[in-house]
Amino acid sequence: MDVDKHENDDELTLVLELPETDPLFGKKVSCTPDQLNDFLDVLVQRARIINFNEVELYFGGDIINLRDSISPRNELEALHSILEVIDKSRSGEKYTMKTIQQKLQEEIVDRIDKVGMKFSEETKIVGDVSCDKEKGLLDWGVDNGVKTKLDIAYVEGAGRGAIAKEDLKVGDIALEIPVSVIISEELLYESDMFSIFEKIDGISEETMLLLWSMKEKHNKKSKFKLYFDTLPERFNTGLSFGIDAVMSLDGTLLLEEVVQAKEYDELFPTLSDRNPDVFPPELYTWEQFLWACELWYSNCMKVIFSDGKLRTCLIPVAGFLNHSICPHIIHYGRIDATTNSLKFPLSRACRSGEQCFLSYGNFSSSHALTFYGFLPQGDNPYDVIPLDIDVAQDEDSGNSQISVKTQELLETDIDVLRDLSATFEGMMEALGDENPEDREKASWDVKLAIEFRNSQRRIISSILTSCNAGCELLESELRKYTAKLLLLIYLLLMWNNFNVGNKEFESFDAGDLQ
Ligand SMILES: C[S@@+](CC[C@H](N)C(=O)[O-])C[C@H]1O[C@@H](n2cnc3c(N)ncnc32)[C@H](O)[C@@H]1O
Repeated sequence: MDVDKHENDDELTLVLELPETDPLFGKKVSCTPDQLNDFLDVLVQRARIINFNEVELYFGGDIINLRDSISPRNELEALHSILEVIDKSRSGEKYTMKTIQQKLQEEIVDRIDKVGMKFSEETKIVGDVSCDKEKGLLDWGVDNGVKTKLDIAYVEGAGRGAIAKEDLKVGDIALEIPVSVIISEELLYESDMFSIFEKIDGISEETMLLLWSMKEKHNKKSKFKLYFDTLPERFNTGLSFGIDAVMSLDGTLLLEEVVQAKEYDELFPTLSDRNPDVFPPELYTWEQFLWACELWYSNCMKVIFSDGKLRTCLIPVAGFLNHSICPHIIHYGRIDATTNSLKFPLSRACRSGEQCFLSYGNFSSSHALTFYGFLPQGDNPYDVIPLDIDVAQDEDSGNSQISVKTQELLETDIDVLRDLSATFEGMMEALGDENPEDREKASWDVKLAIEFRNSQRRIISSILTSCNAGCELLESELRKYTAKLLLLIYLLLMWNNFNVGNKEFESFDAGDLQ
């Protein structure tokens, strides 16, 4: 697509690249700045749909006439996909299009900024905690080829975070990590464990890396010593929830997720028993195994390498980036073959001193709590409450559905909403009431569990409000419909009486009225 601006007027020209066979081939389509904005609105509408993920597609409602953004991630992705097309589009010599192309780009960047302003999270930097180890790692990284526009600081409620050292704009590379400092399966081949792993049937790359990291953490000569030194002693994810916290989850669906994730592998004690030199029993304890599980769950990133293989990695320095539902960095999962490095480009601007957030993925709050140990701030668009609904099969389904009457449809919808209400009321009851005193005295894990229960209460209460509003709406429709029907019956009776005089009224089927 090329864009052209006419001299001395406000008219813009969009030049679409068409096949020669197209009837519009070679013709120009003109529009004013307002029209260009409207055109952009239409593009964004379409781009939102293209960038839907499964959950958004499922719950997106009337996607064809989607007027508003459905989630910050989707909106950012939509705007970026258009920006990418404009950036890639041919800068025609034939048309003086640069200004207009620039106008479009500016408008999109402006819209991206607005998404950021609407959803961004405020970060409070905790000034009195030393970041010496983290700075040491950063210096080590820079010595080994890391390029960073981010600093590390402690931030309120999230441990360490990455802070922009300067104003960063869309497209800037906030961080670049050479492959040589990425922890991935390559390291396994150099390790004395590999010959043992090779003999284990079906052992996954992730399990090998997990077992490797349990020992490497204590290796004083490790190339990654500074990295391991910056890792927390405890990760505090749902996997290390104590019994009280697990009990506090009773009545939530998270309970199942945590309990399932706690069913650990039985592999490492056997390995230690058989090869104590390679897997020293004092390092291969349940506690250390849990630590390594939490490390990999909460810090790993999936990266596509230049050979096309997707590998699970730990990435020093990048591991300080926290998650947000309105992230600055969305696309970072592929090694740039020309530089042999992993780049973290900005999808939205980040001002100097602001925390730079990453997207870990489109997780529900229960997933974030179980595997990362935190609840995303704000309304999480990926919170899904799965329901098992037994749908009674209509024996007479098929053709008869076509003749289902409006009244019956309304009644069925009301029944469905009432059933849903009853299900969610049951869930609400199971969650019980919050006791603020419990929260004050609680340990970190019980506090998180209470916070999760509260978030579930908020979601379920909003669903119940919607169900009730829907029921009221349908009931009012039903009343209106019944009233209309009665009026029609009355008019027909009158009409019949009028026509047949004193002759008795012959019964008629009210269904004929539909
Ligand atoms: C990859 S690390 C990020 C760096 C981490 N803050 C640290 O100090 O090591 C992932 C962990 O950071 C924390 N985290 C990430 N995003 C967060 C957020 N939005 N709110 C609170 N904690 C967050 C969680 O503890 C999560 O397990």
